[in-house]
Amino acid sequence: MLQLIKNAKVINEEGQLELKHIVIGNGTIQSITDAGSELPQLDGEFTEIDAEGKLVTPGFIDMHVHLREPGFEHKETIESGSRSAVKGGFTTIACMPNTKPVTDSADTVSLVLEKARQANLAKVLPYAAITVNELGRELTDFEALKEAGAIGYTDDGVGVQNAQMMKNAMKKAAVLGMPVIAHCEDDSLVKGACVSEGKFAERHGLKGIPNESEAIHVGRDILLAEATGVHYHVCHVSTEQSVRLIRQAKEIGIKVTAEVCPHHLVLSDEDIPGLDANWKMNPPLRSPRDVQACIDGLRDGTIDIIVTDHAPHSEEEKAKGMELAPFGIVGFETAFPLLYTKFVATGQWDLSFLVQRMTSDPARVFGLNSGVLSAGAPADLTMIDLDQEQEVDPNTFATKGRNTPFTGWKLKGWPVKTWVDGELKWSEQQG
Ligand SMILES: NC(=O)N[C@@H](CC(=O)O)C(=O)O
Ligand SMILES: [Zn+2]
Ligand SMILES: [Zn+2]
Repeated sequence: MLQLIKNAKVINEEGQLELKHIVIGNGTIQSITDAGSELPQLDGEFTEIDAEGKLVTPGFIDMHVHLREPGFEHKETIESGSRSAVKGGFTTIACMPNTKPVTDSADTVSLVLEKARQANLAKVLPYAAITVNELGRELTDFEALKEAGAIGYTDDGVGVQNAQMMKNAMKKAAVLGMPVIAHCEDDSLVKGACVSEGKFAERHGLKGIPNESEAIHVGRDILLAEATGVHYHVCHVSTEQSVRLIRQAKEIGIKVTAEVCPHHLVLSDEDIPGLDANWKMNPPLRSPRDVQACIDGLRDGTIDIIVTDHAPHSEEEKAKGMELAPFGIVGFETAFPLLYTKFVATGQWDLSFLVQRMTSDPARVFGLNSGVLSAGAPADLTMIDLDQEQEVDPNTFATKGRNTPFTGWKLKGWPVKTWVDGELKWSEQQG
């Protein structure tokens, strides 16, 4: 059946807001017409939703998330994670392979896809591991993993320590036309630290994670990407040095792309209130100077896309404290309101800039057919109430995770409805 979404504010190609009527049906966008003119004439039965001037964007695309299934269902399941995603306005999410078992076999890729099909919420795109069990010793079967539906290779959670191993991975991926996605961290420079080197670590007498532990892998991998011609994508960029290296690599035409997380754009180590593990993630919150470099990198196109790195953990695990708790914070349900409130509502970014980094840019970088509002495109849509102001309350989250540093933050711009392939998957009214 057709659905008419009338009086929706959409961002046009010039980045201006225009009032439109959107018709969706058969999973795709059928038409987008001026709200100034007549309502479109629809044959047969249709449902009607009045957007009343609320913003409608392409559904958000998050290319870096942890859904924890199989193996860590106490933290999240594919069902609970996808529900959290659609509540946050995300319609496509790419999940990391650091599950139990690690997603390093065709069977596990198939299992993830089957669970996602059953959940029937967001579109779930699985990544497969670069090395067996993410141990860095032996490459996985890249061909079989691609065949099973994996969209790229990554050992997210750990860095690939051996340069020759990484080079072999890139060579294979390049032949298959697949990207290599890297968690950049040199273990010899980390040595069991839980926060960044810097003011917070000094004040609390903690060992710190140095910026070089990330950037040294970025630099190494850029050289390996140049040598192999692979599409190399850098995970969760957090340092000034990484931004500099990626900028230089892009200038000379190396096929490198990069992502940044909302928390690395909004928080520095100086904001950490105390030894609370809801502020612990990998990479850690860095200095204000690094935060500014990430913002500048996103602004000038060095960093291509925004991802959440949604990383749920149980309250028991996070209660172990800053040094012992696992790294990671949840992200789906706060990402857009956080960035909208911090950067768009304050006049620093255009709304279209933020929306593109969460929709058309990830689609372009990873070759997806979604991320745009035009007739014929998949009807993956997000409706957002830009005026609605609300405090972040983890007790209302759809994710099983409660691990966020943003509790109590007053934010504007909350998603209120999400459609995937034309089906309404979440609505504020339904809760
Ligand atoms: N980002 C995190 O702090 N944690 C991630 C792992 C990762 O993304 O490296 C996790 O799996 O919990
Ligand atoms: Zn990572
Ligand atoms: Zn991650």
